[in-house]
Amino acid sequence: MKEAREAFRRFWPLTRGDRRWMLVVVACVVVSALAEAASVLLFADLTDNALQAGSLTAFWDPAGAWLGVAALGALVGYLGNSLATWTGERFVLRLRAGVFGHVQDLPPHFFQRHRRGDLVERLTGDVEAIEQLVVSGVVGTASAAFSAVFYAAAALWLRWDLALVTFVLAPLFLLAARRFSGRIGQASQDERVADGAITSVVEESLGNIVLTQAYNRRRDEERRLDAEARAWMRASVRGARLSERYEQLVEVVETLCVLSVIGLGVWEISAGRMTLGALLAFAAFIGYLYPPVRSLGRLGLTLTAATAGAERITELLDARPSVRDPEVPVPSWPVRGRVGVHGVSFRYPGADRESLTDVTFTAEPGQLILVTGASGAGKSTLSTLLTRFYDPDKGVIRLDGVPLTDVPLEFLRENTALLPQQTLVLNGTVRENIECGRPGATDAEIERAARSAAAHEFITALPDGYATRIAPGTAALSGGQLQRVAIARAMLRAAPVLVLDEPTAGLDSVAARQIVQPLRRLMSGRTTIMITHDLSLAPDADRILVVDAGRLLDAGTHDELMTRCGAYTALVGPWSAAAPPRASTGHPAGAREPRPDDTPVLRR
Ligand SMILES: Nc1ncnc2c1ncn2[C@@H]1O[C@H](COP(=O)(O)OP(=O)(O)OP(=O)(O)O)[C@@H](O)[C@H]1O
Repeated sequence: MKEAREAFRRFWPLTRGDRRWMLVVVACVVVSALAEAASVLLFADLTDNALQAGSLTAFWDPAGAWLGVAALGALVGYLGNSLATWTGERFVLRLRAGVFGHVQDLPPHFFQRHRRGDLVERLTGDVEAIEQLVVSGVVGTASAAFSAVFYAAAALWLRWDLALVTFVLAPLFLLAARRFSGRIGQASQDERVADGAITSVVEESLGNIVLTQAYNRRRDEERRLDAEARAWMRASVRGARLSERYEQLVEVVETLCVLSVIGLGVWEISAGRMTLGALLAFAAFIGYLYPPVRSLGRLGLTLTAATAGAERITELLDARPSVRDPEVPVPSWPVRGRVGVHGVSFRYPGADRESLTDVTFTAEPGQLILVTGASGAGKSTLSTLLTRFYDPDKGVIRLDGVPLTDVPLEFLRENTALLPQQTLVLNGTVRENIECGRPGATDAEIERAARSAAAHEFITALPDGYATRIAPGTAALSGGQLQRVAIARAMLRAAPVLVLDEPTAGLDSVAARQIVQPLRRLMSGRTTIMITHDLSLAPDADRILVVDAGRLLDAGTHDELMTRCGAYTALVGPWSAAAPPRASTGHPAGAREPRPDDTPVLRR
């Protein structure tokens, strides 16, 4: 139970603000118990004075009082139960929001190491399990403890000798609970893990449906789901069997207690030491005593199950974001877009070697810097450092001379637009997808950005125009169209620094060519760091960085590199013959127009 205590200590502070409501719930339980006790005594009165004596006059007063007490009990019970649910759900709401907020700050490698379905399970089932530990657990235990003591006291007050005899059997409940709690807890944890695994398999399979169908993987996917579903079934059946065994055992113990009361009662009545009404009242108090004693017995089971959930949430909360907002942030300034990378080395958490080693370069405002190199050289890693998904282990990156670690994250990301390889789509309308570049933008601004990104035409041709709904994995728009929506989004953001990671990757040459002009307009006047294998743009770049195995092998203009860098000429390959002499300033004069047989051609 040490784990339960720790979990409780960790999550209890979240009940701040709701504790008085929890007290009100317990108060409602107290009033309900008093009402129940009054009903029992009125019932005894009715039995002895009205029923046994056959007197109608002795009926009305206790009957009226009983009705009044029952109405009060019902009202208080309703209030207490509604309030308990409301308080519990508020806790779940707050905890889920807190955990979700934390998870959103976690670094990319965290999401690569955890399956999405498992995270979904933690944010749903496990969050609710903690509520069972903290809110329902506390309220339930306080209420059950009070009820147990209260009804025990009532039974003692009626007949202390009979009560003591029945209490002797009480430890049997606790013994039964102790015997089962560990195994039920383990089954419930296995069930949760299997639940997460099922969600993961379903999500991965449906997300990869093209691979599944194209490569006839249907049976493999079904086998995967079957394996996880069977694990879930085993855990669920084991849990249900154990709970059922526990419940049935408790039923038998209860029957034993009831029979002892009746046996003793018959003895007492036959000896004239007890009325029938008193016996029934006594039996009722003992009957009311069982549910709270049972729920106290089950407390161990609830705690074990809830602790399993709490451990999985704690693991999420203990994962640390890789970057933090500076403690003393620099005030915002009008960013010009000078990017300086100085002696930067970086190793991914848990990786055994550096992905970037001692990289240094500078991009002046408005320049186009191309980053090229073989696959796995570290190019995309550079983009994650420039947009501060990670901080370098050594060296520093500066924006207008200010280290990124001193710049508030929100301000940095407002001023550094990322266009990643994979087009990111929000579940919403086309308009909302563009607007997220600058929330609150007007329709006119959105349309201007879409026109500039050569997206307006095809958007207005959609059935609902800008109100057409799209979602991740949408089929409503082609890859090239989605990329133009992403460009419109970046246009609207109007950030002075652009980081483009293979903007034409995955597009065919026609689609790639359709985004050439929009990209040129987007890059114009902005510092652009473009990661690309497509070296058709090389002659126009202000500088090209050649990265190899995490190191900056060489940096220079296309012409300089062609004369001195063997690795670069190898990368240029077929382009070397076709590439024209470099345009003098890195701008389009003399630049070759794309030809139909070209691979993607990007030029400013
Ligand atoms: N999350 C990660 N954890 C550990 N290592 C990683 C991670 N991401 C990338 N790496 C490693 O870092 C190195 C550089 O990867 P990176 O993605 O930056 O290469 P790249 O040059 O962009 O490749 P490509 O052109 O194929 O996209 C590779 O060896 C890769 O295996």
